[in-house]
Amino acid sequence: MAPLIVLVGPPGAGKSTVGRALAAALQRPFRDVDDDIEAVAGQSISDIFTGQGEDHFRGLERRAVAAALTEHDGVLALGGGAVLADSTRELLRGHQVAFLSVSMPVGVQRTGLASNRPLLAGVNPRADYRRLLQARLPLYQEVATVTVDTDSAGPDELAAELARWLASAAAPTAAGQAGGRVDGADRPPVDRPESEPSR
Ligand SMILES: Nc1ncnc2c1ncn2[C@@H]1O[C@H](COP(=O)(O)OP(=O)(O)O)[C@@H](O)[C@H]1O
Ligand SMILES: O=C(O)C1=C[C@@H](OP(=O)(O)O)[C@@H](O)[C@H](O)C1
Ligand SMILES: [Mg+2]
Repeated sequence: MAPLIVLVGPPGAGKSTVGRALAAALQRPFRDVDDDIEAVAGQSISDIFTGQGEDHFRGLERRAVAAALTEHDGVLALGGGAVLADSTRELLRGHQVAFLSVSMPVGVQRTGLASNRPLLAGVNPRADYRRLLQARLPLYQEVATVTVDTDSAGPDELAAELARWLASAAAPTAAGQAGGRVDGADRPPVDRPESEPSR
């Protein structure tokens, strides 16, 4: 079993929101690795960070991603920092991975009021967010088979564009009909048999 598509990107890019909308549009199940981690730990993400620290959280996250990649066959949203792990980026090879990109101002605005993102709870969220984007951008790009700019479209519109892109990736003759924000040209979409994970 493997997800239909995995969503990666910074906090506030809309992985959880667009992922849920995409799953509904496709009539497939939705799973969010952050929810899995909270269920396994019996604690909120903030409490894990506060009580046991980020390293402990990242260990839970690596295991939760690895499990979800073999257990789920719908739309899978990862947490924004999941791609920091070499092992996770390796596991993502051969999967259909959408990088939901967002600019610093929009990302800060969308995450501004959230209490469940301890990494952005400091006194200077703009500087923290900029640093996070700079450090992670190459990692998102490394795993992505398609990139979607989320700054100026709503979740339903983005979900519809991704659904069209998935359909065109499955039927290459329809390629190019996904929409202006979707850029899948830089990476082969699905068939990378040499890196197909064992399932
Ligand atoms: N495309 C979008 N346009 C406007 N608001 C959005 C968009 N995507 C997400 N949001 C809002 O931004 C916030 C963060 O979204 P979320 O899905 O939790 O992001 P992520 O899971 O990537 O951290 C939520 O309040 C959500 O409603
Ligand atoms: O970027 C990160 O390191 C994190 C992002 C969060 O998920 P979202 O990207 O869904 O907000 C959550 O996993 C945790 O707070 C750490
Ligand atoms: Mg999320």
